[in-house]
Amino acid sequence: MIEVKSLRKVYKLSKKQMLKNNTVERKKVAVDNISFVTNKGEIFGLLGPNGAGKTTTLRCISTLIKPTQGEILVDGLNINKQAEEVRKKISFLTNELKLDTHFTPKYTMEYFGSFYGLSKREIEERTEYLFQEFGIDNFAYTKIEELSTGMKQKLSIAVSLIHDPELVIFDEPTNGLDIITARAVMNYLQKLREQGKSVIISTHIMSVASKLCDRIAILIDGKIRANGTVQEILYKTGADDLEDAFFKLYNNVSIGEKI
Ligand SMILES: Nc1ncnc2c1ncn2[C@@H]1O[C@H](COP(=O)(O)OP(=O)(O)OP(=O)(O)O)[C@@H](O)[C@H]1O
Repeated sequence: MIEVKSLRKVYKLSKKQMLKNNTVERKKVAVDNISFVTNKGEIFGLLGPNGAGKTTTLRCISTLIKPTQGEILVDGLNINKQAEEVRKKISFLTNELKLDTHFTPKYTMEYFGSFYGLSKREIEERTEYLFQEFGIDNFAYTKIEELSTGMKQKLSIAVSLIHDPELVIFDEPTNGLDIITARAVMNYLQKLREQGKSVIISTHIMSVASKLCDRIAILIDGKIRANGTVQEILYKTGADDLEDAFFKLYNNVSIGEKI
């Protein structure tokens, strides 16, 4: 279970960033006082446009960056005070993990497995399971540089899952994936849910959110504008579908209203 309580993240902007963002403000509020809870056995989605604060939220939960304010608990563990223990429970997945292309998939799994303190036998079992799951078994001893892009992406995901984490956090799970790889990844996330794991994803794609997620928080401009099942969000916004709901919320934000 993850509890995010009144999370706020403010970045200090460098002069270069101020120029790039075309602003005279020295600070950027990326996430503004958001709260939500995710449960075991469910896929929770953060849905929002570019710059909404999705990655920042996921990186705070994953202990990669520190919140400016607020509290995050992972199975009751505080991400600031018990970061090491939290890290053992979670995996922050990205299909853009940079792998050493001179190594083979098999060696890469051994390397990362030992990094997590797994025994040889545990590494062997997890590797066999994940390679089968993602169709990597026939390429176990092929140098990574010779693998297709889709295969490399699937290997990145398998590597991130070597320690069988309780909680899987996936930033934009289908980004940059071909349709077959994207389906394999979505199917695997559903399997994790069936195994009772907590899964949090971020996405800007409505169909991914509505097909995959049990509950969704719509994040716009650093704030949660709606939170619930798709049905609950449709009811609350009076929309016909998720895209319609999103634009109603988005337009309300633009004209300074809140639902
Ligand atoms: N390290 C940083 N320094 C300064 N500003 C940042 C930093 N990281 C993100 N931001 C800004 O914070 C806001 C939220 O960014 P974030 O990456 O969390 O959004 P996002 O919803 O994940 O969008 P995207 O899909 O574009 O990554 C954006 O305005 C972004 O420019």
